[in-house]
Amino acid sequence: MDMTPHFPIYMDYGATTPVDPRVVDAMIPWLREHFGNPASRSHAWGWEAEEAVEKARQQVADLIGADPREIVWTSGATESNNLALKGAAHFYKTKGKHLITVKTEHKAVLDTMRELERQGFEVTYLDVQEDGLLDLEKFRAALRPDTILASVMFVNNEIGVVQDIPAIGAMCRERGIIFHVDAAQATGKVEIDAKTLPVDLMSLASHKTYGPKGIGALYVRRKPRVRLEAQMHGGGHERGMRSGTLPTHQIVGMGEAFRIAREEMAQDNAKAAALQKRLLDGLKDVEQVFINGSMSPGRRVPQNLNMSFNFVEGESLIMGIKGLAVSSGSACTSASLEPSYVLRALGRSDELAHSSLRMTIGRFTTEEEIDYAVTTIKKNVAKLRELSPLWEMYQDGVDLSTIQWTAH
Ligand SMILES: Cc1ncc(COP(=O)(O)O)c(C=O)c1O
Ligand code: FES
Repeated sequence: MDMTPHFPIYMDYGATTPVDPRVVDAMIPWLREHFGNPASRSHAWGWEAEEAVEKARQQVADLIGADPREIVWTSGATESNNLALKGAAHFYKTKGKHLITVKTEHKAVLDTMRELERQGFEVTYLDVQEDGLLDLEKFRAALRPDTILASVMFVNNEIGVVQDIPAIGAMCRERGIIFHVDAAQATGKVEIDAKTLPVDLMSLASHKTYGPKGIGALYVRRKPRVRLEAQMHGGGHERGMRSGTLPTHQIVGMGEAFRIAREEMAQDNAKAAALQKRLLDGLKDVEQVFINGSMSPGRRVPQNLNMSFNFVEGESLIMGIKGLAVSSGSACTSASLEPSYVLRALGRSDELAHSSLRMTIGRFTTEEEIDYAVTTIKKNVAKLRELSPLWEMYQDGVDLSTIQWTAH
């Protein structure tokens, strides 16, 4: 691979990862010569494509300890979340109308839940603790006799915290409540074994784990069997659960990416942990910085560091550090002007939520890149603070929380 630093340095693995070159190589033949439709039963073009799809299904199943028959191909985690939540809610609606989720979920879950509310379901959105983790007792207290489905993400995309999925799943299992987990940010980072994990439905994405975009999967448990109402109707592909011609090259790519993830997870995580420490060590002595989300062992993936630099506007910081491709916790980059709802759910003030930076690293990040990031972030934080009247007041010892700002 070409190892010369590319600018801006990529530290946004949480948004998407680079496609591993081995994955690209595995995909190309399925775009070039082997273009058959895996559903074609009458000739070798179809048979070879079907064989490739089934090999990839096995590879995806292997990473999460599932049976290949429990894997349904989708276009990505957004579709998987939609299929899981709408599919299960609709199928089991005569058992009850109550659903549970968490305020820090990805929009693909939250927005789907809003839609289900419009359709007559009742949804509880649970708060998280200051460290981003669910309070298990609060979760237990929210379960009702008419609860049919709960959805909790494995790894949070903004702050990288790892929820206690085994404990949450056990509570659901005891009461016969279907448990869905959005694992888009978890594959290749945390051990997942569907055989022992009390999870019924699990959303998977390829492009957060060094595979191509536009392909994902939904794990659907067979024992005890979970039923879904299809959301996409047509030729009856994927045992009727998701119609549509399968994109062989994308599927082969996801399969290869998940094969590599399984083999290299320990190595990837060890490397990321060392780099995360290097990044944190470089930044933690900056005055008035706050880490967002738990840093407890096992409760955060090593690929994520999310920090707030008080008295610095996140968007201005991002504009300043042009050599670095990172993401902010503010939402100017998206359609709304609200600061991150995830950071707000941790109880962060608007100011701190606005001053946050999400740095996400991975397989191809180098020490040199981390060192560059530390230097450029420090320099720009200092520069922006020099221009900030609030920073000056803070340095003069003014207690900013007591100031009455005039409304306008
Ligand atoms: C936790 C989580 N869920 C779902 C998604 C949606 O994935 P996709 O955009 O591939 O459908 C993402 C991607 O940002 C994510 O991080
Ligand atoms: S200024 Fe853009 S979201 Fe805060």
